[in-house]
Amino acid sequence: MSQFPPNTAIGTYYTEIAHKYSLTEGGIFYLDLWPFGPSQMVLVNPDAAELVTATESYPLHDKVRDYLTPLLGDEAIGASDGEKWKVLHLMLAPAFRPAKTKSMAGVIASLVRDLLRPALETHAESGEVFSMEKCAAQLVFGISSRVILGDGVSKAQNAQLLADMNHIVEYATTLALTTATNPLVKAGRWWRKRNAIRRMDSFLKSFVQERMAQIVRDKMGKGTSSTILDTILGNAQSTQCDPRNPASLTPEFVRIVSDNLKGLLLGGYGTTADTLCYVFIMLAMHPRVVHNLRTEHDQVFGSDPETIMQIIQSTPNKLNELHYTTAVIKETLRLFPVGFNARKEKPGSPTLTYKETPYPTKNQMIIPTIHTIHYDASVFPHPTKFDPARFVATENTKVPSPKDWRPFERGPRACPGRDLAMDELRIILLLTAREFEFECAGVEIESRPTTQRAQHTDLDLRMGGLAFQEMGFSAKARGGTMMRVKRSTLES
Ligand code: HEM
Repeated sequence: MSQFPPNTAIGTYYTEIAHKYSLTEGGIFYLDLWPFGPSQMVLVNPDAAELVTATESYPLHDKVRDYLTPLLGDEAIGASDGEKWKVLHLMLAPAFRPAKTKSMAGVIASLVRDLLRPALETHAESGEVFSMEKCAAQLVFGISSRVILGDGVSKAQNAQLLADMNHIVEYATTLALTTATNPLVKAGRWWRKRNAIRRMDSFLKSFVQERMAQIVRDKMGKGTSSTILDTILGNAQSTQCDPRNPASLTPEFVRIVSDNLKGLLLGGYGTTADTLCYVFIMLAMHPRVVHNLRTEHDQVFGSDPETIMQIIQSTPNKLNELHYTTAVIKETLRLFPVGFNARKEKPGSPTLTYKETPYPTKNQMIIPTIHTIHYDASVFPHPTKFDPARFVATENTKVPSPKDWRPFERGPRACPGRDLAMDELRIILLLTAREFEFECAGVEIESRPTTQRAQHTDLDLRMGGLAFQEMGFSAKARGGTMMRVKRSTLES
């Protein structure tokens, strides 16, 4: 533990254990944590991870459900399983179809222009150190709210939603921490979270009902709007309304939708904002990568910000031509995957057969370890090298297999918001990388001898504590991601 800064994210520990005891080759190992936690079956090979996620989808572990349900509600997809999960998946999946996601690109670009660029300009002018975590959170929450709920949320309501979301995240983080928290502090956070959830539930329920009334009043058809809520409600019109009063939704359905809106706001916020922080950190440390990014942006979209905005609005599919930009995001998510999931044994099947060997699954927390797979040299050669080119296909390079890169996990339960998150990040880079240059502040490079350092990485020699993600609702960059930004010297 002493190799790591406080509250290092759990995935890092599995990776360190796997490296220290040479466990990656075996593909699966067990950790007995009694009496502190459930016994764990750790899957450190992509083929082993596929068995419980893609080949079959094993049930969520009870601990995950018990952790998420009080935060998201009983009806949220992330905390559901079995038949209930299937119904929720059918309800949400149409809202995340690629065409729907791409139709939001113009709106996302406008929000980046209106929320992020002015903030970066102000910080560039002052030259002061600022928290990129806060900056990214404001932006990503603004995008999530707009994409999920639409433009009917006022500025004040958005500010309240963001404050409430932060109370929920703060409490969720306390539960996940590896160091003890003062019980009084914990109680205070619990109280704030409780009030935040009540406020959000009440707001979202009214919002859903009012929006449905408006859709019925304006006779909006299924495909008219691309917000996630409108897609859900458009599809629900025929099944969930009283035909004599088309604007009436059953209270049960309103609760299902509002729990899932909360889940989406929470699921899409920290994960994407934390990834954005790491993308900017990696750009700050790799000027050559910034140069390549700018070259690609110039080639595909040109260099004039107004023209770029127009192209995003008129031809959002052009974002798919940003191969290097996509590779930068993928490589960042490889080194710093923010998500985590845990499954349990499949009913009636007490073993998992991997490479013809049956492994017992009874009473195990089954963990496909994204972080450990991403740091395995046999899967990703020179794993601690930040090398976006490994994701760009050329005549001589083979890109990693989809089962090896798994920040959004795989199979039916893979993150439904993955395309949206990737588009958000592409657009943000397209609208900032040319004009701004980032610098990390306060990084203390690791100087202890090798024997006292972590074995699975040498990134700490370049990034200090930033090499080790911090435990939060998702695994995030440590210390608020303190940075400086300046205007690029390039002509735009
Ligand atoms: C970089 C950004 C993101 C990352 C790395 C990420 C990662 C993940 C991971 C690892 C899972 C768990 C999959 C599993 O249990 O097998 C997940 C689930 C989920 N994510 Fe994301 N996510 C991101 C952004 C988003 C966004 C933008 C949204 C929605 C707006 C979203 C909504 C969800 C939902 C609803 C689930 C639960 C799916 C289910 O249980 O079927 N995520 N995500």
